Amino acid sequence: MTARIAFIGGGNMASSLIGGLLANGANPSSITASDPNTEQQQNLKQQFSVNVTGDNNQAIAQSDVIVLAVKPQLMAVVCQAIADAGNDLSSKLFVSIAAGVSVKRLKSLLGEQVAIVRTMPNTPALVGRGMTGLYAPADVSQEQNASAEQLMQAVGETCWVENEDDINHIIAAAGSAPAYFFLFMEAMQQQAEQLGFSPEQARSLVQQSALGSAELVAANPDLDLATLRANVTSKGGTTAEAIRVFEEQGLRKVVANAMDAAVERGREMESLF
Ligand SMILES: NC(=O)C1=CN([C@@H]2O[C@H](COP(=O)(O)OP(=O)(O)OC[C@H]3O[C@@H](n4cnc5c(N)ncnc54)[C@H](OP(=O)(O)O)[C@@H]3O)[C@@H](O)[C@H]2O)C=CC1
Ligand SMILES: O=C(O)[C@@H]1CCC=N1
Repeated sequence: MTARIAFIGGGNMASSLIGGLLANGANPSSITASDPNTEQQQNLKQQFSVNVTGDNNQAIAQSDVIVLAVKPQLMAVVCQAIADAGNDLSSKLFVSIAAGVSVKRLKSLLGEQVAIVRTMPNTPALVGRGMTGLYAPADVSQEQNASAEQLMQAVGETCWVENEDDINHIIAAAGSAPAYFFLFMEAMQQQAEQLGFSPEQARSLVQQSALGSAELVAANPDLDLATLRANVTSKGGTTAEAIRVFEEQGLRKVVANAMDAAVERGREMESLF
């Protein structure tokens, strides 16, 4: 039997996962999204034809796998209300996608016996190109681990980590990463417009270059990234000049500092939420 999945919180990341699951052949009737915002419920219903509700406990009662997809700062109040409802959670698998909320914290809210896999997906899940890190404490069964992995593999690739703190490293390298690429593309689009292209032309130039580059990387697993870069960089040519500016102005250090800041914020959130 296919698992029935509830999303507690139907925002950006839940929508990306739902869209990816449906594109991968999931039946919309097996998915319930719970969100207090009726407009958001209507959007989800219209876009995906999944079941929608504003009642988290109803969504949980009719599902086997519960994806906790609210903002980290709301997780405590949402989980406490789930626990207080007194429903039997022993047969459910909880999959948290929240940054900055530890398994220990979730168990203290939901109950020590509740099975929880902590994950960190990213929004390209919507187009089946997600990257998800997963961490499971020792009390989660192999079967439950496999269910969580199957859920995330339906929308992209997965990477298990053995230590929970490594989820913060996954955030830096994958969960937050789409935003880094979008920022870089945004900056390129802006400059392409300065060079005289229309916004549409500028977007198309940048978009196709990014897409083509990512596909080249994926198609050449044996070539390291430095070699792919060298293949573009003719000696004494234009790329060499652009790369010189990136290197001289400290791009690598900026990237390292930004990723470290994401890790630190993930850890800090764990002490706050
Ligand atoms: N966005 C991303 O790229 C990623 C996000 N995540 C994690 O996913 C989680 C959600 O993030 P994101 O989707 O961006 O956030 P969103 O704000 O887009 O989604 C959260 C949704 O939860 C709804 N909500 C608020 N209160 C409740 C409640 N009591 N019960 C059920 N739903 C509620 C919100 O409604 P309303 O807006 O009306 O408050 C909103 O629609 C976070 O924990 C984040 O760390 C993980 C990986 C990547
Ligand atoms: O910005 C955040 O906190 C979440 C987690 C990773 C991506 N978005």
